[in-house]
Amino acid sequence: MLQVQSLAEISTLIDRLPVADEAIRAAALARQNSLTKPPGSLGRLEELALHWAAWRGTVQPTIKKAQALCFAGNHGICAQGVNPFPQEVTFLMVKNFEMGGAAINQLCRAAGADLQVIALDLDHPTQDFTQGPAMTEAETVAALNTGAAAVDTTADALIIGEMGIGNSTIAAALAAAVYGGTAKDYVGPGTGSDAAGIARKIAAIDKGLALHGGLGGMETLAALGGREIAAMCGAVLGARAAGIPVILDGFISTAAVSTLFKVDPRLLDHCVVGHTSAEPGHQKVLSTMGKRALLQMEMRLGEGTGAALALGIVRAALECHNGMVTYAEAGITA
Ligand SMILES: O=C(O)c1ccc[n+]([C@@H]2O[C@H](COP(=O)([O-])O)[C@@H](O)[C@H]2O)c1
Ligand SMILES: Cc1cc2nc[nH]c2cc1C
Repeated sequence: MLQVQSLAEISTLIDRLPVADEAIRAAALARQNSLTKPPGSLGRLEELALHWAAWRGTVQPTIKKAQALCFAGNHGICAQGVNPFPQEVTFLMVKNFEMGGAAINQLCRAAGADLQVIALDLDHPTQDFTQGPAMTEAETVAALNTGAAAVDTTADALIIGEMGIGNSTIAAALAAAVYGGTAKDYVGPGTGSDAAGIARKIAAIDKGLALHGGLGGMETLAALGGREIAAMCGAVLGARAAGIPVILDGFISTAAVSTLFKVDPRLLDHCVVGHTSAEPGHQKVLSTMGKRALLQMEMRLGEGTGAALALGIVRAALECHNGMVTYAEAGITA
């Protein structure tokens, strides 16, 4: 199980983590090209089959077990009036997840994923990043390790998502800090902020960037925060250590792992993006990262919902990859 002692250690991880098996990818491509279809005609389904093959280290991978992790955290930045819903909603939604009543519960059942919900110290929100760093290094490392430890190393796919009132402000701040630009480039309505709310978000983010600009990826993560944000980074690293491909969800999860991208873009090579969120900053972040989401369903919920929906596409890709017959088997001369 991957665990780290310090934030500095993250920048040395890339040399110790597994990489995709390119020989297996080539063999999986050869299989795709032998199946009863014009080569390439299954488009991105073929790409997905190759991605799972290369990361699972087997030419014909299957998803026997898919894990979904939904991390929850509370944020000091809510003191700046950036959130239309009150912070207790984070706690109440965690109870809802546990009772099976939320969207993510239904979408995980539909997609065949086992959901675990991990609440991180909800009674102690992080510090308001306009006043100082959101988290200490020790708090950040603890949240990263909680995320990494939550990964089921026997799973064949991992979905990550989150719940945290106020975290659309955190995500926009992280995106601006990592990719450059101003708050306006990444801010959006989140759960439904009106124009005045969005103006408060922009003011808070600009203040945070002035206070915590120019930091490395992991220092940015600590300064702008979010325990659930750090836990998602830890889960992505934990999955990588176990050779498990990850499906990221929407704006919040992509912005979270952008701090890893800043440390080294290769840390996200095993990740695909489930959907493009309706939150406007998401497309901008994805273009900058050079990643293209699988779905565009105008969703902006979080929780892992877009990733759970995309798991169905990955399963479909592997059904074709494994279940189709070859030209030779069908007696067709191409
Ligand atoms: O991930 C997304 O694409 C996304 C876009 C908008 C909102 N959310 C969710 O909404 C919450 C944050 O919104 P807010 O307005 O409280 O900052 C948090 O619980 C997220 O899961 C998530
Ligand atoms: C009800 C509700 C559900 C959510 N799920 C993820 N973020 C959310 C925010 C709210 C407000």
